[in-house]
Amino acid sequence: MVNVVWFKRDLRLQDHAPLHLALQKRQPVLLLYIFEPMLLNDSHYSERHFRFIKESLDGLQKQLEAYHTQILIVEGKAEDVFKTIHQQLSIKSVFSHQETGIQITFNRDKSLKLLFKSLSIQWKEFVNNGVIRGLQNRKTWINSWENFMSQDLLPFSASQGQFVNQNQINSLKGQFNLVNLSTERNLNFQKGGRPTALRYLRGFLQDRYPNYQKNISKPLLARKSCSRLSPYIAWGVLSMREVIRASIEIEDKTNHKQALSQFQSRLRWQAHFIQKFEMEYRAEFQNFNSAFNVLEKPYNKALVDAWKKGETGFPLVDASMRCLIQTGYLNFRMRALLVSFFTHLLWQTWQEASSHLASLFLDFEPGIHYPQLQMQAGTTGIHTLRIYNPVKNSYKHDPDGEFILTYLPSLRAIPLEFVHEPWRLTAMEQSMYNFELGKDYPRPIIEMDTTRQHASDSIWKIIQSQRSKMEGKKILKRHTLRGSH
Ligand SMILES: Cc1cc2nc3c(=O)[nH]c(=O)nc-3n(C[C@H](O)[C@H](O)[C@H](O)COP(=O)(O)OP(=O)(O)OC[C@H]3O[C@@H](n4cnc5c(N)ncnc54)[C@H](O)[C@@H]3O)c2cc1C
Repeated sequence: MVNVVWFKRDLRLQDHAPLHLALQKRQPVLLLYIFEPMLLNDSHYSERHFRFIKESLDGLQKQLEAYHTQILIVEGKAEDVFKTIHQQLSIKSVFSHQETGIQITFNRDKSLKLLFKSLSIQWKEFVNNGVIRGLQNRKTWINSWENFMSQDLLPFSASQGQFVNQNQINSLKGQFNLVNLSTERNLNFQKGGRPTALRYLRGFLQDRYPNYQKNISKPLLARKSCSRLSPYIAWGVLSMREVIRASIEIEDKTNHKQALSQFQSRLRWQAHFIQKFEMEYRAEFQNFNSAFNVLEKPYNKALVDAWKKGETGFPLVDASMRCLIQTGYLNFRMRALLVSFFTHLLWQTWQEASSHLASLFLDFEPGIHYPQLQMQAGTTGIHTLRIYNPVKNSYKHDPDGEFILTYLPSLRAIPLEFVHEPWRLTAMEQSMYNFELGKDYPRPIIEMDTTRQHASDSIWKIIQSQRSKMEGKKILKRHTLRGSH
């Protein structure tokens, strides 16, 4: 009989409760990762995610060489994979982290639960980054989160004999579609794997964090001044506890307390948002606040396509989208701007934006993505409504146009004074700069002032409605933390 440790969004050996506990049992341990076709083909995911996962798994395989074992990495439906392993080796228990995922992973977990029950396999699921399953409200949540984060990191220590032996792994391999981990390195994207994750963590806490707060909203400078830890946290290459611990270690020595404390508050937001989604998983499809269901937003393919390609005619919006397409990363403010532009100024639904953005964010984390998407779209009814002005944000956060010109090189032909609003160029100026609006760069696809006013009027009407207030109260009751309101 064997125990299986099933890796999902927890691609590390250190501070890994399922692995740590499995190694304390008598049964040999089989390490498993499954590339599930339902996720390979899901619109939230794209090649960039699978490349990152493969890079991370490849690093784990190298770490495991010293223990003469390896992770069995297969492609297949999870139920079929477990059935086959059970037939071959007889599984006693499966150890894994709880997953706050999308509907299809939730459904997969329900089917697996039934399967494991029918095969008398125990499924031991562990709390992931302090997110608690089955909570009805958040009154005691912050205490449990703090308690979880203050516990010691779980070391990885094993001996060769604790793992299923290589012959058994080899014979299992014959039963599956194996996955080749070789990938073509794309230097535009952050690389998966523990050594790179630790480099980002050390680099941030040794050099980069002092300008965190100052540059967090600036699209170009944030790329250096923010931690850039998000993909490593989202895919579990680092545990949140490790990151928090590392940040606490420099608290006494730092001369930049404010910047460090701002960063630490973002670390707390991670589980805060995921917990919200864990309790409201319907938020993948439905408005948090049902009062907003009456909003009518007719689908407009031309507008949606222009936004997806970064061809709206608003330079900061287009540069943000193209940057995301090219690099998989965007700072918080520009993510919020993209969503606000789409849902308010283009007057399209957040549902229409969700999987496009998810497939582009290398750090896609359903539990942050959906609550943030809805917060920026204004469909929670409990947060301040922010309809970002793409032009004002452009002057404020990219005054020298460096970010815009990096991702929209065609605008390099015109003087800086027009880069934020190229539609202000007269026909004569266009010909003087050998630049044609509509050909070298799109004309604005909407009239901003009109659509802004329309969005603001329509949303405020709902915010002030009795139904929105009642729904808002219910949401607050379930999600307000002790000590906040
Ligand atoms: C529409 C939208 C979608 C988003 N989708 C994701 C997503 O899928 N995955 C994701 O990790 N972040 C998401 N964010 C939050 C945020 O933009 C990113 O976490 C951040 O920009 C990542 O960069 P960083 O690692 O340098 O962050 P830092 O500012 O250095 O923060 C460190 C860590 O704290 C957490 N964090 C930071 N900001 C937030 C936040 N606002 N909410 C929750 N946790 C936060 C992340 O784990 C991040 O890695 C989204 C924001 C918006 C507006």
